[in-house]
Amino acid sequence: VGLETLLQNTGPRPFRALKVSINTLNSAWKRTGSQRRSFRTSGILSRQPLPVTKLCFSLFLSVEFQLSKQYGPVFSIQMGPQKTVVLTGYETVKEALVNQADAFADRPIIPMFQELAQGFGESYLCIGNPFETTTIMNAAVANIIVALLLDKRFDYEDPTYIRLLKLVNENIRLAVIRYSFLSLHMKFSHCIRSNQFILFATQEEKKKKTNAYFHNENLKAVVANLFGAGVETTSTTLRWGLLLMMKYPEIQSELKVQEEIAKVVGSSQPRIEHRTKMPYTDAVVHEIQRFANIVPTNLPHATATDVTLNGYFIPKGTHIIPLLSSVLHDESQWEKPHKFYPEHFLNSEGKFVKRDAFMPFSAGRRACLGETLAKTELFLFFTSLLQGFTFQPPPGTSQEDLDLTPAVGLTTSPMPHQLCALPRF
Ligand code: HEM
Repeated sequence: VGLETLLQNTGPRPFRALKVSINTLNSAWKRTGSQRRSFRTSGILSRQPLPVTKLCFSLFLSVEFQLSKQYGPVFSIQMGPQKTVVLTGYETVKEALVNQADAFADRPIIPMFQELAQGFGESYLCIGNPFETTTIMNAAVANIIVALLLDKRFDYEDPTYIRLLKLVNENIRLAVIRYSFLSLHMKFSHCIRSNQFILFATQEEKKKKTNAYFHNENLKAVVANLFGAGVETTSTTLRWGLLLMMKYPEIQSELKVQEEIAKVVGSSQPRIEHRTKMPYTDAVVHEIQRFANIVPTNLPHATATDVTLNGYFIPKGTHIIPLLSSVLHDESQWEKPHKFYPEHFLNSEGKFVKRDAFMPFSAGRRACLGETLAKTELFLFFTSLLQGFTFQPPPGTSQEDLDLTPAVGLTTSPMPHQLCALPRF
């Protein structure tokens, strides 16, 4: 069975793969009894660490609130042999990432992430139905990174480009399902031409400076990181946006987002300066990010020093998961945490309001490097798309049929779906 089939299938397959991972991890859990005991009795955290089965379900099937209700906002878990501390809720995550930013700023060494940063996995190439948005959205968003790095754009039909995009997308989705599928075949080098940054880096490489920052290995890692971090995240958010507009046509409609676009932008090209004059659209884009919650577990952190959080002593080097889903759906922060409700970001006069618990990019020293770029892209793409088209479910599918359950992965994308784009003019 191709990986494509595995990933595109909306049925129980991802869960079967997850179960395999859980079984593997549970075996590791059983094997590490001695370490578990030492962690439990070390007095680091008074609560008993949860076994890995609960971890998988709590992290990926969003029941972490139940765990935090039972164990409090700071609890420890065993990830195979690794002891890990999970932080939940806006107050606790802010206390760690913002108020004690330096102490929680390290990244743990995780072999999977190290390998992912070095190259891309093999995959199957197949261009899907034109109404399935993954490929086209990835192509559009990735061209922004391509323009930044290479000072050029790829044609959407270019086979090299399509292959690169599929590999980036697939690797991210596979990361938590089954790492062992991955192998390192694809190298960036052959599609890199030159621009200032790459030219400078390659010149430095030629000088063979010892301890130089700009050398080929680092260059490849930077390029890989920008693609890995900057494409799938933004395009998945946009795909959620179009799905939500189909689900809630009254929000998309000519009385709401499209009306504001018509009023402020008209038929001209949307620009970022329009955003401050478009509070409703701005609120909708923010709410799409909050609701879509696309990096629910955040990236892993590690403590850079010994630190005390909420009265718990956490030693240097402990793996930390500051759970973003628990912040974006924190019941003490949001009026309707589990509903799509753009009014979260509007005051009674219809003006846009920032919300402290809006943390899709995380916070503190390790917060997303691409936040400003991503926000700009999201606004411009979303506005341009709704300016030109109205999005509707395919004939035979009703609004009620549209499934907002997220698919399993390191980032939470919508379940595969199709859409109709009706030109507005
Ligand atoms: C909707 C779009 C995006 C979302 C939701 C998002 C979210 C995140 C999150 C949650 C993290 C982890 C922060 C932490 O560990 O505390 C992160 C890290 C990162 N993001 Fe983004 N991101 C997005 C787009 C981008 C873009 C467009 C780029 C670059 C072009 C980018 C580059 C990075 C990099 C390089 C890191 C690692 C930062 C570090 O380790 O210090 N991201 N992002």
